[in-house]
Amino acid sequence: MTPLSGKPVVTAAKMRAAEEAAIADGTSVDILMARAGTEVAQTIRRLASGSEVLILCGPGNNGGDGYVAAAALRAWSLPVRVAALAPPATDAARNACAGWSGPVETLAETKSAPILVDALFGTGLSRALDPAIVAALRRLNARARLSIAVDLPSGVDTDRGVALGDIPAADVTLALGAPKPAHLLYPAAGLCGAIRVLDIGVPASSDVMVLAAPDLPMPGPDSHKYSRGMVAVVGGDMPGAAELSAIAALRAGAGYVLLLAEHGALQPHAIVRKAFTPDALTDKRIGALIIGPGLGRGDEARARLDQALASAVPLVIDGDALHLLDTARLDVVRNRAVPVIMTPHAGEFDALFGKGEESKIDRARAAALRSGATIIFKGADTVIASPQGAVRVAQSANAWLSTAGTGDVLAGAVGAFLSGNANIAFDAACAGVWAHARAARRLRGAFIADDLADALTAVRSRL
Ligand SMILES: NC(=O)C1=CN([C@@H]2O[C@H](COP(=O)(O)OP(=O)(O)OC[C@H]3O[C@@H](n4cnc5c(N)ncnc54)[C@H](OP(=O)(O)O)[C@@H]3O)[C@@H](O)[C@H]2O)[C@@H](O)CC1
Ligand SMILES: [K+]
Repeated sequence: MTPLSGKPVVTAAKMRAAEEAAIADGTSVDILMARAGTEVAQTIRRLASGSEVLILCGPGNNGGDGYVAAAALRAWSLPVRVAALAPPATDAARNACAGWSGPVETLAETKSAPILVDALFGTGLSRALDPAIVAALRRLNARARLSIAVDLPSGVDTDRGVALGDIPAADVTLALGAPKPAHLLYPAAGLCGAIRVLDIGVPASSDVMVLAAPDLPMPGPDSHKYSRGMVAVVGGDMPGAAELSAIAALRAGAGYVLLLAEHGALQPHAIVRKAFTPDALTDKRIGALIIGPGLGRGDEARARLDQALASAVPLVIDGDALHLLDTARLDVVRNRAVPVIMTPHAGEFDALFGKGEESKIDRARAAALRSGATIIFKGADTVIASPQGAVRVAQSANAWLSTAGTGDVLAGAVGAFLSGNANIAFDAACAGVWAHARAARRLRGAFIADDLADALTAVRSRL
């Protein structure tokens, strides 16, 4: 039972393919189900501490896992009951059901228990749940002290991360073999509770992974301010936002931060301030240019964006600059010789790339391909996609991040990592998102964006 960080994120089809490969290698589906059900039972045993367990079994192999777990708990002399929605419909589930020697109640009539285990549907869910099933789940879930979902809470769409029905949230979800998109993408992720991955001996791989701690070089005795990375931030109508990015870039480890703005505060003194001129962008020492936070959306802002796009500097495009990116400018982004990282939230993403029914992972990947830029599609489930098809999904960090200025801080952190090594824009984007989330986790209560920027210093020391 392991946490998600660094794990491959596997779609239903990929998981099925991995299962089939394991079967082709000689491990039968019954053996896989025996492993999955036994792992599930061991976890239930730990969590239930002797309380009565009710396992709800569906017709497919998710239900099969439920029967195996029930038989194991019974063999350990623990109190367990089984209620089924329908008879098992696969050979493996039938065999598993045959291994359960107790009575099988009906879902509609079963009584609640302190520990509820949902093994109704997993990756095979193909349509919305019947309202009667939802009602039964809600009734039993409300009366349970702890509800545990096997693989996925029944009713969530594995790949898109949406709920097909008004299903209740689990307290714990035991992801079998690998996390699936629904374990990370909202709203489904919000219905999973705490997620643990159970190893069932089915190796799964994917170019989509859960974001893990980055491995970044620390400054050494021969480091100097430019070797650590020089970040320039283009200011505009709202000086505070660009300042936040500049402070965040410094605190994330940039050696030199230049704020190209006409107005603003005098603190901190570590930020070098100059008025914006197109010439300033020709400084070859600049490793990353951040444009967008507080830029404004008028003619001057548009001109600054065009100058930034025309420059030879790696770019982080955020906030207002994303609003100014029309189709022609997106083409300029795609044709740039040096990298671009874009940081849209959902509204900015829809405006730039259009709305879509596909998963956030697929949409981010398509946007990266379209723009040739690394895309940081922000949210509680931030998705980072490279134009080459690599994707990382960040786990939700802290709901208090939903406050003004936290996006400016992210842009600053990403800029700092990009300035250190622009050859690896995707890694810089991942490092920035990771550090930003880590800083947010360190903070308590209604923190403000300034606190978040300051917290990056401590995060950086531990990278
Ligand atoms: N991957 C691995 O290595 C391993 C995976 N394992 C486990 O297998 C699980 C996947 O099993 P699975 O493919 O049998 O699908 P599952 O989720 O049980 O449901 C399919 C059944 O539900 C039905 N059905 C669907 N939607 C419905 C609805 N809304 N309302 C009503 N019915 C609905 C559907 O019927 P149909 O759509 O054909 O009408 C079919 O009968 C996976 O999550 C994991 O737990 C382990 O056992 C072993 C190793
Ligand atoms: K389930």
